[in-house]
Amino acid sequence: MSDRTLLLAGNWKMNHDHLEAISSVQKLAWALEDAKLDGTQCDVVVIPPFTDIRSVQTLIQGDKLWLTYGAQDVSQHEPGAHTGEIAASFLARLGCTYVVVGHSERRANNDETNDVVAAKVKAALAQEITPILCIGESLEQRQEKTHVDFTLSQLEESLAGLDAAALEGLVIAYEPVWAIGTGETATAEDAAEMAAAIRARLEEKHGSALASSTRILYGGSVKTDNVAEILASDDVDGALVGGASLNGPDFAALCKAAVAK
Ligand SMILES: O=C[C@H](O)COP(=O)(O)O
Repeated sequence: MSDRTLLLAGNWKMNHDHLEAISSVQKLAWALEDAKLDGTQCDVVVIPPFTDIRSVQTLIQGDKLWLTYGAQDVSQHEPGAHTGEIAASFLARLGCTYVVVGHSERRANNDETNDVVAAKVKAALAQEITPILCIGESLEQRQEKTHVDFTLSQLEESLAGLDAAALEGLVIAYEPVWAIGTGETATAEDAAEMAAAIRARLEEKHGSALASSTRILYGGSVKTDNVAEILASDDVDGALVGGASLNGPDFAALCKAAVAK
């Protein structure tokens, strides 16, 4: 068993306005308490839309909840003339611990290249926000059996120009694009194979200390009834959960199942 802390991160995507966010986090906190989870067994993170973050911050700080929270994206730029973008420094002021970078829905919809993703990783790290770097192959690449090479090249290019010291604390989410929101899940062996390959490449490029401390998550149709199986490998340190994180009590049940694995 590794000494990396299990991480369950709920990416709400474009769901829940700020009022719904408050209710969802409150219910999540109560359900985690009922499940006797208190932050010593795992880290639980909610990742709401930007417009919810201030409300989530106020609730978590006001009620002294042990949950942490983050954002779904960040600008690569410093504050300035970039309409619609959100600077890493703004997220830091809102107390964000994490930021998702390079999610496949953004890579696909916004022409987000590995260069842009690398710049976003740098921008987050400069504000001491932990990036959750998303990488993963398409169905075509998996069928052609190029999935490992493709995902590792995404990894390297998305971390270009960053050394091991800068990357300390990094989280990587392996999300095969074909498994996101489809109900299709990679097998536990698929998740384990890729997590091991990612860890080996981190060791090769950045040394064993970074490789052994980096948390590697699996994402793609993770639910309460499959999370334990997916987390079976010691190389898989948690899950990035979309749909199954929207309902607080359901997400708490998933966290409980993950801890019990
Ligand atoms: O960020 C989360 C992932 O894209 C997984 O989403 P999903 O659990 O709805 O498949």
